[in-house]
Amino acid sequence: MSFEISVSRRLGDTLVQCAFVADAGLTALFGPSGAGKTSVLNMVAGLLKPDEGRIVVAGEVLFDSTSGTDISVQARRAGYVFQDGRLFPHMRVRDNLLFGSSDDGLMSLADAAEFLGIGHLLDRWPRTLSGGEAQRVAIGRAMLSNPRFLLMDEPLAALDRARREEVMRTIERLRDELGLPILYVSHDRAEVKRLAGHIVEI
Ligand SMILES: Nc1ncnc2c1ncn2[C@@H]1O[C@H](COP(=O)(O)OP(=O)(O)OP(=O)(O)O)[C@@H](O)[C@H]1O
Repeated sequence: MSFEISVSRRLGDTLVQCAFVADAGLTALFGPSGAGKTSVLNMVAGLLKPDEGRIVVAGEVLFDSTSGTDISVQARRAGYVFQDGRLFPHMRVRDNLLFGSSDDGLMSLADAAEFLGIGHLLDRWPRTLSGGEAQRVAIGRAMLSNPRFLLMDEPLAALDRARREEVMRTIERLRDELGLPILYVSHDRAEVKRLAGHIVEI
C-alpha cells in the first residue's frame, strides 16, 4: 500500500477531513478550491500537524495521534513540488537542482537532467526559464532530494496548454519509471483522469 491516510484538522472555520487507502502509482486528491487539498499534502509532508489521525506512506508510520508518533519533516523524505515552482531566484538551475540533494539518491544530476530534458538549462537563472522549464527544474530538485515519495500541488496550474502537455508527459514518466508513490493535488478532472490510478474526492 502506498498511502494509508486518515486525518482531521480544524483551520479557522474549516474542518479538513480526509481518509483513503491507495495502492502504488499516482493518487489524486481532487476537489474544489478551499476543500483542504493543500492542507492534506502539508500534513503528509509534516508541515501541518493533524488534530487527529494516522499517516502511513509505503508501510512507514509517519504520524499517529494515538501512539504519539510524529516523524520530523526531514526524516519523512517527501519530495514536494509546488504550483509555482518556487525555485531559488539567486541560484542558477544547477544549484537549485543540487539544493538538498544527496549522494545516495535516486539518480545523479546528469541522470535527472537527461530524464527531464533540462541539461541545456543548468547554467541559466530561474527568471530566464519558461513556466514549463521552471516546473521541470522544480520536479528535478524534488527527485534529487532522494525522496521516498512525491507530493505535487497543482504543478500544472500556472502553465499554458503546450507547457501543461510537456510537464504532464514528464509526470507520466515519473509515475511509470520511478515507482515512487505520488500524491497529486488538482481541481482539473481531465488532468486527474489521465494521470491518476486512484482518485480521492475531497
Ligand atoms: N491558517 C489558517 N487559518 C484559517 N483558515 C485556514 C488556514 N489555512 C487554511 N485555511 C482554510 O482551510 C481551507 C482549506 O485550505 P486549503 O488551502 O487546504 O484548500 P485547497 O483545497 O488546497 O484549496 P485551493 O484549491 O484553493 O488551493 C480553506 O477554506 C482555507 O481558507
